[in-house]
Amino acid sequence: MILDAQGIEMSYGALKVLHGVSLQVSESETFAIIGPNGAGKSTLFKVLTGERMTSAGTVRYRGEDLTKLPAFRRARIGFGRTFQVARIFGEVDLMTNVVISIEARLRYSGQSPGAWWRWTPAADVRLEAEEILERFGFPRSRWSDDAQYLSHGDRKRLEFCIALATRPDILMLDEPMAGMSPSDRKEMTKLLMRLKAETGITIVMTEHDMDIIFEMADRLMVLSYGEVIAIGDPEKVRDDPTVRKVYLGQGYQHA
Ligand SMILES: Nc1ncnc2c1ncn2[C@@H]1O[C@H](COP(=O)(O)OP(=O)(O)OP(=O)(O)O)[C@@H](O)[C@H]1O
Repeated sequence: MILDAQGIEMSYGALKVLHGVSLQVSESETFAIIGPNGAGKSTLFKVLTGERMTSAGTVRYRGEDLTKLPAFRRARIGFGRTFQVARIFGEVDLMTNVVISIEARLRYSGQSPGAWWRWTPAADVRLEAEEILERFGFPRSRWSDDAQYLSHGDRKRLEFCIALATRPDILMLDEPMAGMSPSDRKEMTKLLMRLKAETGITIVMTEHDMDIIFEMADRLMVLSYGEVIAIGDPEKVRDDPTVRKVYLGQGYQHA
């Protein structure tokens, strides 16, 4: 078990949005959290990643209690996070964005990323950054492009590169393909599935596009009004009468 959340409760003022939500994610699993708009998916995500603190319940990562640990401390122990809105350094080029992330990882793990006054990354750091950029479809000719001029889809891809440079054991993806064109979505789905096959990384994701969910997820959890109404493999969840009722009228395409 890599991630184990039990009895998560969360309120915004008087509005209670999570009512005792529990979930368990196994190593190398792709686990999707779905549900209608306002069901509490993003809020649950924030609790899992440490952006918000739960008012009750526990979050454990490989047995370690993270419940009160803020997001940046979780990132150091193997949590990778990409955000709905890409957080990249717009003023510098693609290569530098990835290099910064690798150097931060090395610094946290007590390794020296090289002398800061030299302004050029160590050869192995640069090589690693090149591999990541190539893996996510940025050819050499684009490495020195300014990040601020990227298209939305490319920003998202760079965001993945930055997250992967931290060498996470678990990737937390909150609507990773939101706002992407259908062809970018297809390409990103392929990239993520390849990444998973090659590295065995665990993925926890929310996503509105059911085609992507059914292609990628090993298991799904359905939230409705902050409660878990179904959990299991995609076929079982798709055929669940309660889930069908919740999605009635919305269709499975856009949950
Ligand atoms: N910062 C906030 N302050 C007050 N209420 C909030 C806040 N964020 C979310 N909510 C409310 O909490 C509930 C759950 O919201 P949340 O964003 O977690 O749902 P969601 O399932 O991710 O929705 P969507 O699919 O639209 O992204 C909603 O009723 C929402 O209006």
